[in-house]
Amino acid sequence: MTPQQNRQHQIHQVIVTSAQMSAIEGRLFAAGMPVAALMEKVAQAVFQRVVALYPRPRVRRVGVLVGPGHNGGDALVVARELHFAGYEVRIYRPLAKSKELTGQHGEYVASLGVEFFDQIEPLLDCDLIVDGLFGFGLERSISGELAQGIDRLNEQSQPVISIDLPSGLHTDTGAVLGTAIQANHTFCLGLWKLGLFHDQALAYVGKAELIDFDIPVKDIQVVLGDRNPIHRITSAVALAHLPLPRPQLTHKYKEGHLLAICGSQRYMGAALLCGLGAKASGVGMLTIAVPKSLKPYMSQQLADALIVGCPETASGAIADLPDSIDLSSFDAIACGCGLTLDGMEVVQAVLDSDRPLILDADGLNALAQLGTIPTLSQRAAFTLLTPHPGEFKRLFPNAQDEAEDLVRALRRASEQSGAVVMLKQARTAIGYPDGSVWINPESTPALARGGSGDVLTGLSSGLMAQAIARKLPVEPLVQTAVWWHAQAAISAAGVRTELGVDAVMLSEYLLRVLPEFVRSGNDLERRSE
Ligand SMILES: NC(=O)C1=CN([C@@H]2O[C@H](COP(=O)(O)OP(=O)(O)OC[C@H]3O[C@@H](n4cnc5c(N)ncnc54)[C@H](O)[C@@H]3O)[C@@H](O)[C@H]2O)[C@@H](O)CC1
Ligand SMILES: Nc1ncnc2c1ncn2[C@@H]1O[C@H](COP(=O)(O)OP(=O)(O)O)[C@@H](O)[C@H]1O
Ligand SMILES: [K+]
Repeated sequence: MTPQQNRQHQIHQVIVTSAQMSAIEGRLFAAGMPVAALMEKVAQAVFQRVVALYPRPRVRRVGVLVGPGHNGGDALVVARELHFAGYEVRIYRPLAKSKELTGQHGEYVASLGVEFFDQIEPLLDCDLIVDGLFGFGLERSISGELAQGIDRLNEQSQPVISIDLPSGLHTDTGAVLGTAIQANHTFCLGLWKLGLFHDQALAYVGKAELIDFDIPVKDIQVVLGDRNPIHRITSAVALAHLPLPRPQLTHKYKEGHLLAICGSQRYMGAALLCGLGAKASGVGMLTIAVPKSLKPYMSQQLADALIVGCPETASGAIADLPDSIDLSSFDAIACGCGLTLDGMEVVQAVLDSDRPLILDADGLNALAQLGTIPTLSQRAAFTLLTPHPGEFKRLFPNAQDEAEDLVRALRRASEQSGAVVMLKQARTAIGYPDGSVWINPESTPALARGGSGDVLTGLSSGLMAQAIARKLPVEPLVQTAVWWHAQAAISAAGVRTELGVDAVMLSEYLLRVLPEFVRSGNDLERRSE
């Protein structure tokens, strides 16, 4: 890999807060980089992307929203360049005061004959809007006429490009402060800002891209250090572990033995979907424990898995595990998909075992009833919890105080429980007990469909069992599983549309996309030679 490629890999993984970004920029300025020169460099890069996406003459008239800070300064430089490139530019500058550099750019742009307005109306018939009202310096709620202007613009249909982040979003939490611009594109400057990856920001961000402006990696490292770094799961991160290497000299038990405890008469499909996800992982041996009345169904559907029928409650849930199951003989145990709370005793049994454990669905509900933190404090082995936000709140009731900042809540939950916590949402985030958080930046609403989580549990558990059998670190495979699951869904939705991807099909696409990963993984390796 060339040093440039290596840098790209590194910066695309980094996610920063507003305070961290200021500190990093502060280091560049302290080292002698003039503020005005940096603004010029950044804004030129933004201008190039604007022109590439919206060339003349398809787009003639561009409205530029200019705020009081350096986000507004960036916007004014873009406005100037668009003017010289032949676009008709109109500027909305709602606030009279501005920072000195922004004011200077404003004067010059006005001297070129570009029109400035303090009302939004003259911009409403523009073909394109560039939003430079606020960046990471937004510190309080937007209100009054400015808020009305933004709301008015959001009713319009022309495309909007936001510089750095959609104005009105909190840089760290993605919360809407009063109101916010609904962008079609967000050109995030220098480093990815944390707020863009919160689910609550998704409706505002549009398609996000990073505009690199050559921040030296050493400055990023000095500011971020090892304290609680937040990362994006990039393809390079996920493909570092995919596919798992399989030596010539091996056998099925060396490639991981997973026990999945799942299903009930009420939720038969959940057991199957977990099994299909596990199967796609390539795990060497798959044993699935289900209520005994489900055994014929499961055996027919999954010929390659060993199906164990368990004693059953009157309600059709697993009452307990049969003596034939020796928990200590498995590399990993997945428990919970479709179990119902009547299967609670089994959850207690697997929590008591010394095996690496993945808990989902009713496994999590059972854990919440037992008391998450005290129960997990008894466990020494690796534990992965895979809640959706509803289950997360049940597991960690105190997290509700931080409903707007789920990343912070996730980090705390993981640190306090000692478990790896995969918070499944539109942009799934994984918290690790060391305080680090990994966020999957790319997914599809095709996954918002019953059963897709069961497939993910199976996939994650299967990967985990293989890693444990092979004595590889398991933690990074949680990232790989989330990424692989989302990429399979994206690929399936590309062929079948977002409405056409059911969970069985999703499990098939897990395998269909794998050869592509092998090829790109090989490419990455070749480049590094
Ligand atoms: N220094 C530079 O040349 C660079 C500038 N960049 C740009 O600079 C931005 C950060 O600049 P700033 O720190 O100036 O911050 P912003 O431009 O985001 O906004 C801060 C300004 O808005 C005011 N303000 C905050 N909340 C307000 C509210 N609710 N209503 C009215 N006024 C409000 C503040 O008093 C301050 O004047 C980045 O987002 C980015 O666009 C960097 O990305 C690249 C380097
Ligand atoms: N809007 C969305 N965009 C992307 N992924 C989503 C979205 N909604 C749900 N998902 C994903 O779908 C899966 C749903 O899992 P879960 O809630 O456990 O459902 P189930 O129990 O029906 O399988 C998770 O992986 C989640 O991240
Ligand atoms: K902005």
